[in-house]
Amino acid sequence: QRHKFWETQPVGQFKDLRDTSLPEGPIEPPTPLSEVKQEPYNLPNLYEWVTCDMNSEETCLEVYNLLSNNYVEDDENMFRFNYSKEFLQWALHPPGYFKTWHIGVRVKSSKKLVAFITGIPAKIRVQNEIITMAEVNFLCVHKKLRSKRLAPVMIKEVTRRVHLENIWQAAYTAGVVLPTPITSCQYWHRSLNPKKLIDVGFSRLGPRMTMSRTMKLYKLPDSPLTPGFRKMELRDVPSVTRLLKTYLLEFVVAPDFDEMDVEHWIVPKEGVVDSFVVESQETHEVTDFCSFYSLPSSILGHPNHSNLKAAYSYYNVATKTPLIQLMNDALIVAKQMDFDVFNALDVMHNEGFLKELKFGPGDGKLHYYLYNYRIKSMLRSSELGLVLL
Ligand SMILES: CCCCCCCCCCCCCC(=O)CSCCNC(=O)CCNC(=O)[C@H](O)C(C)(C)COP(=O)(O)OP(=O)(O)OC[C@H]1O[C@@H](n2cnc3c(N)ncnc32)[C@H](O)[C@@H]1OP(=O)(O)O
Ligand SMILES: CCOC(=O)c1cnc2ccc(OC)cc2c1SCCC#N
Repeated sequence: QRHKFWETQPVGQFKDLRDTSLPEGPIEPPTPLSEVKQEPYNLPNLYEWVTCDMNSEETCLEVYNLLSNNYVEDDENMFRFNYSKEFLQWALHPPGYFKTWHIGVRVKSSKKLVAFITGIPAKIRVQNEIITMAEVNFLCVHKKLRSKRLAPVMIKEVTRRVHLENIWQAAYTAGVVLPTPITSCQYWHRSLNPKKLIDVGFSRLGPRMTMSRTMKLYKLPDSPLTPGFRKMELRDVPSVTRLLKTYLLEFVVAPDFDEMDVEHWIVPKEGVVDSFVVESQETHEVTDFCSFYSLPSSILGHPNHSNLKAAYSYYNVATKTPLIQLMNDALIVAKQMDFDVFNALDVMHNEGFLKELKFGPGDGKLHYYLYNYRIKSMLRSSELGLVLL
């Protein structure tokens, strides 16, 4: 199909897919900073750019409300992501973040926030190259302003502001197919509260299954089974960083985390991200860890359920405990914390536990993209070591 905007961008183009003569790496060279457009792109007359200070309670609430009412819905409009304010502040304030990359659009007259897009800096390794990229996320245009070609302007503006920081690549995901995915991942779901998932219409009773038989099928122990399994603490950052850095080297595309990154992204933050380590009872070394983040969704138009509590598998490294056993303990603590569902993508080594731990495949796909960086051929999802929020 015609991608009038994306055909103008330095991304893998569908027409180039078979052309193996094209070199791997940046598609366009950097522009001299003096030649980067200094002023923001033009918006339609009624609108103005605003930089959103997510540390301002008031602005963070405006962003929360825009996303809560206008962000991503599944194809059947059963759910809409409902990122919390605390989650948004966590997601947008990693080490080295730029306030100017948190971009809003307001109506000049009413000052109403009607669009948003963000970037955060991240060191991403692609094969053997470590590149500082922008991770672009939370692109949202108010439902009333859709199909007016606002998104390309938002994308060009965040690109311009990233260029001003001398960064020339980006990573992003989407549920839609655009030119051109580096890989396409499958969502998998593990019911923790099957009765609620059936009530809302996400799951259905299996053939010859009763509700009580279904609840028994998904029942989990009351507490983790692995000896030495405990919440991660600040003092675990050095050992978890060592485990994670080594593990992520196995993948073709993965973040290059240092201890500051691990402190920000993995140390537990209540209601946002949870992580657990396995500490050997004899040597007291940390041999494994698992983590998941909390991303609730609004349940749309249901008479007696309004909120879905969903946990999303984040980074997990098993060196002594079997990965299946480690992830089963993650399910057990997620159920203890009253999550309704535990979601995971088929990235990294996740395929090794999904079926055995009673995950079911979702019907949505998540496509991963790189901006201004060509890779020879698409990756298998198990070659991907990057989880974007
Ligand atoms: C070096 C640094 C580089 C930094 C930048 C890197 C790139 C970052 C890229 C962004 C990464 C974001 C990642 C992220 O946030 C995670 S994916 C979540 C995106 N957000 C949502 O789905 C929320 C609900 N939907 C909306 O708000 C609107 O539908 C949006 C705003 C999505 C599109 O607004 P609209 O009113 O429905 O549409 P028009 O304005 O008329 O524009 C139509 C054009 O937009 C293209 N489009 C549609 N959805 C897209 C999507 N999800 N990514 C990229 N492009 C998307 C579409 O293909 C078409 O272009 P084409 O004609 O060429 O096909
Ligand atoms: C019960 C299983 O589905 C979800 O958890 C869920 C929740 N909210 C969403 C909001 C928007 C949405 O748009 C694609 C999907 C969901 C999904 S399924 C894909 C995410 C995962 N795993």
